Amino acid sequence: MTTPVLSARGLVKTFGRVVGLDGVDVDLYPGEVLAVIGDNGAGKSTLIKCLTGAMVPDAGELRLDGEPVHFRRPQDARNAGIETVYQTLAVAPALDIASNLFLGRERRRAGLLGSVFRMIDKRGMRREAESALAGLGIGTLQDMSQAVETLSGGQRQAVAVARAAAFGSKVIVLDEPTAALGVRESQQVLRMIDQVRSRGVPVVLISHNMPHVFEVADRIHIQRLGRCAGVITPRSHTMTEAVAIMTGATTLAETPGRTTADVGEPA
Ligand SMILES: Nc1ncnc2c1ncn2[C@@H]1O[C@H](COP(=O)(O)OP(=O)(O)OP(=O)(O)O)[C@@H](O)[C@H]1O
Repeated sequence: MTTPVLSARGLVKTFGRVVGLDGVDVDLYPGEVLAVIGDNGAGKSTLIKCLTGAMVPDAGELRLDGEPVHFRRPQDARNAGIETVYQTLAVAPALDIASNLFLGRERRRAGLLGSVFRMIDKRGMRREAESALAGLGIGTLQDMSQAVETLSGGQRQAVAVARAAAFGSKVIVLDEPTAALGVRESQQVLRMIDQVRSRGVPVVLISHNMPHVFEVADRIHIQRLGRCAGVITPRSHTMTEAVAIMTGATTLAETPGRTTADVGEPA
């Protein structure tokens, strides 16, 4: 049996009398894209916040590579190799592409210039930024010294995903990465997700966009009213069935799908 890269058991998070998460289990296996879908208020954001240190769950446990972990803040998760790209992109618009990729992790110049004068290795960062983007199949960004505020929405998203891919050594979490994008730009982001997966780094993808989810996900975790209503795959269930489970029109037990044997752990 493969050990999940990230696994959660019995996550609970309440906000006063509102239950955000009511005992949720998640397993993320190496090299898979796990989509998290659910209606508004189903607990998707709360779930990823608990997985990435942005919220501390009231109960439940998290394991990374089989070892228990306790994230108190996003930096704890980041240090452990979990990178998150939130819907509200954390890019610095006035800075250029290379600086955004290395934000908070700037490379210093070699020797005394770097260690004493704290001079930043701009040229080296631009070179690395170029190869990071090229490695993800992004060819539309030619000038790494271009300010991010001058980029299109899709290009900005590409920079944010590339940043996560460059530093997320274990897990990458993407919150609605295609929500604000057009068809072509969305396809580009989906291709990037594919590239990240092919490097063996698993991705958690939160999305409302069913066609995108069905195009790129290996498995789909359905959140409903703070609980996991089931885990399906694009092969086991249709989009219509997924939506029916998501909205409570049916249950996983009533709609077991074509094959359910492979949903526990990806083949
Ligand atoms: N900080 C908070 N304070 C109070 N209630 C909260 C807070 N965050 C989330 N909730 C509640 O927890 C539940 C789950 O919310 P969550 O944002 O996780 O859902 P979601 O599936 O991400 O929804 P959406 O698709 O609308 O973003 C909702 O009832 C929400 O109102």
